Amino acid sequence: VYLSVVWYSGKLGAAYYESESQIIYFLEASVESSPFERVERLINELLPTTIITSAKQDPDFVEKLKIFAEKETNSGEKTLEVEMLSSMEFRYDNSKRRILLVNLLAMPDHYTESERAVYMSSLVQLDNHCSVRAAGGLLRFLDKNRVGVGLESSEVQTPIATFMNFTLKHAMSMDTASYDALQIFKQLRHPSAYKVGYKEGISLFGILNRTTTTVGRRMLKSWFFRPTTDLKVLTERLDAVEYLANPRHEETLNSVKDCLKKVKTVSNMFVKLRTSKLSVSEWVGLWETAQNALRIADLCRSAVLAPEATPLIFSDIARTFTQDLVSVVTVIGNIMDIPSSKTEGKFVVKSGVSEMLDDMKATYAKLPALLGQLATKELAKYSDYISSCQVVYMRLVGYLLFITKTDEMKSSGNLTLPGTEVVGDCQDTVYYKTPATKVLDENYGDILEEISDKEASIISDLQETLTPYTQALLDVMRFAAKLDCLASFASVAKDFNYTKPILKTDRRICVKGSRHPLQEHSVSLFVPNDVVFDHESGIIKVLTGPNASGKSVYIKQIGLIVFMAQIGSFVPAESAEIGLVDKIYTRIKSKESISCGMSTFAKDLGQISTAVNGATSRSLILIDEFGKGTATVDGVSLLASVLTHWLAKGDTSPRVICATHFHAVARRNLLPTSPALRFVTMETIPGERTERVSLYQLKEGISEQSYACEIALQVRIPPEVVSRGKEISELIRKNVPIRPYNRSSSITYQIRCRQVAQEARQVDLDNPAAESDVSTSEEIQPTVSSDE
Ligand SMILES: Nc1ncnc2c1ncn2[C@@H]1O[C@H](COP(=O)(O)OP(=O)(O)OP(=O)(O)O)[C@@H](O)[C@H]1O
Repeated sequence: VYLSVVWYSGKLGAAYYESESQIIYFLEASVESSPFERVERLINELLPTTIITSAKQDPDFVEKLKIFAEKETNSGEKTLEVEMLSSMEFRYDNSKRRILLVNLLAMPDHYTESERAVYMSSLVQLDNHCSVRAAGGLLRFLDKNRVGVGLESSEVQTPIATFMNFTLKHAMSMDTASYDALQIFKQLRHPSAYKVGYKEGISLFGILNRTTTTVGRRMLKSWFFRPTTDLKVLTERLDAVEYLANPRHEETLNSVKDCLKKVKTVSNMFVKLRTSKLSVSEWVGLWETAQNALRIADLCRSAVLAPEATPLIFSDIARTFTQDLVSVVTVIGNIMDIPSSKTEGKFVVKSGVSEMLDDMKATYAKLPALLGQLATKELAKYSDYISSCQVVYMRLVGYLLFITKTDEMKSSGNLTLPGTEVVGDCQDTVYYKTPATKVLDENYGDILEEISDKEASIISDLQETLTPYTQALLDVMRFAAKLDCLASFASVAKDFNYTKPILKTDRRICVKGSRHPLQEHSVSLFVPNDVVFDHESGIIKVLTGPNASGKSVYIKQIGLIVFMAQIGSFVPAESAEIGLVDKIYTRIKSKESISCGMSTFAKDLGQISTAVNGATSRSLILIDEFGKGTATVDGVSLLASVLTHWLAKGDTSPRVICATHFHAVARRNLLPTSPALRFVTMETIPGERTERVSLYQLKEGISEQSYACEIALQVRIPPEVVSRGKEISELIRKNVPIRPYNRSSSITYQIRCRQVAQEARQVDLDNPAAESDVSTSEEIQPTVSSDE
């Protein structure tokens, strides 16, 4: 993605080029007193590799862009560059002219200048001055750098499929750290030594991605990068998923998936159609894509005819996949012999397409026999000089008599045959032009060359015939990608028993029986929990609970469910009502970056600061453990004051859930009493053998203990260390002075205790005679078991 941004007279203009789809997107111009937040959103959302701007921009603006470019991703890389172009390139007149001169792949070739202008103005709002200027600079950059152009001639321009408008209005924003914390994506280096690149690890994308086409996968990724608050878009997606996931439509879903498997990415072929030849696999791919698109269209049409309501995409496909695709299938199918092309690995023209070509091919087919007969005659003619020969055909040279040198020829060096001409002498072999081969040259000429010339001209005509169908095929790509994503969501929803969320514009979130979409696959029995944010159940929640009781999992599952709903997927729950969220902020521990030069605590604070400054009444804030990286009192105080800040907002406070081990926040009345504030905890019960059992069940209340000592024992911290910890903890709670620990006497005492225990265990009470043996035992086992 190449993003061009300009800021003139308080208006931000932006345009970006996506090299995969080859589309230039225009941002709706917006009045921005300070454009930085919006530019940051653009960068977060589009993840551009390059930002292009004018060299004469406001120095503050340029400075800010450079700061953004300096930011590292979580993996510690800098992936963004800032490119400055002369301000001339961003002048409105120049930019407009440049836009009007673009050769769009979908635009018919024969258009006159005025027709082009009309066509272009239907795609681009030319009065959107700022974005037109941004696009002008972008086009200059693309052409200068020949983005997306291979080794073709220097006149080939950057391929541009079309122009489209783009808006950030409905975008739900979430920063990279939150994507990371919620495990939306997880790129792992490919485990196979023979494969380069990355594969998706355990992540939400990994779970929800069942797409079968490359375009589908790309679109799904873009949905993941651009969760939305647009109810219309989401309802359309959810309705389609509901339809496809319905067991009654299983056959439709399976047929759609089967057809999609044969849909190839044909958008890259459009440039080739104009400039060079397609490979056989590309031809076959094009034909199969059009054919399967037609099958999908048939499926959609029959579904639309049924009395039941069908998803919008079905009627869109039924309307868009028209006669043009039939023409593509017929035109290719009439000319290309697809089965032979597949087996021969080259474009084979069907017989009957050109009489001349068929004749040439028939002649060529007869040639081996003819050459054999001629060789016999030539051998008879030159039998005094040679003992064997062949007549061969060489491209560009023609027909030749080919012999292996006789011993005499080798010793004398005389290669002459009467009436012939030596055209090649190569170690043991000699090639001659004889009168008979000359006759062959005249009669049959360079037949193979002629055949391939004729085929090339047929293929080139075919390519030209197909060019007008570019738009139809681009539409296939767009709708197939969307259908693929929806079918993918439907399959996952069916398999994992997801439910359709009801989306609303108020602040209420009420999810019954919610589950964590990733964690539920890694435990044998996942305990579902409700998530409720409303006036009765509270808008700001403080979650306490022992260690490992499921707090982090619960917090993340809230974020994930909202995220899933806002990309149009079903959610793992019994029922879900979700008031749309404009931003998700998280303060959940994620990957540390050593190169960022900030302390962990400063980073924690940074995340909280973004939430405090940016959250609106429609935002969702997920905090897991804030303030642990500093002195407890300061941590508790900061946490309490941040929560109080949001509580003070009343009806405009964001929805917040905060897990903490600072029980003091709850117990010491550090927070104001408010109906919006609720304390929740994870239920644990005392177990029979171990000291407690986590039920992972959310309930109202405050946790009394952290059970840190039990976990310490489970992870094999020596029992004496843990028991001393317990002792100090108790003394601090009771505000009693702590006595120093007499280490040496304590250790001697413990060794003695162990010795006694050991001896006692060996006493055989049924056999008093053995008693004396025990007392002589010198060996003392140093291990300690819990029942000691
Ligand atoms: N709802 C659940 N059902 C079943 N198992 C769960 C559930 N929630 C959590 N678990 C299990 O408990 C483990 C610990 O959960 P989690 O990390 O959320 O605890 P925590 O309370 O945040 O702990 P800590 O306070 O130490 O960070 C998980 O890895 C998972 O195996």
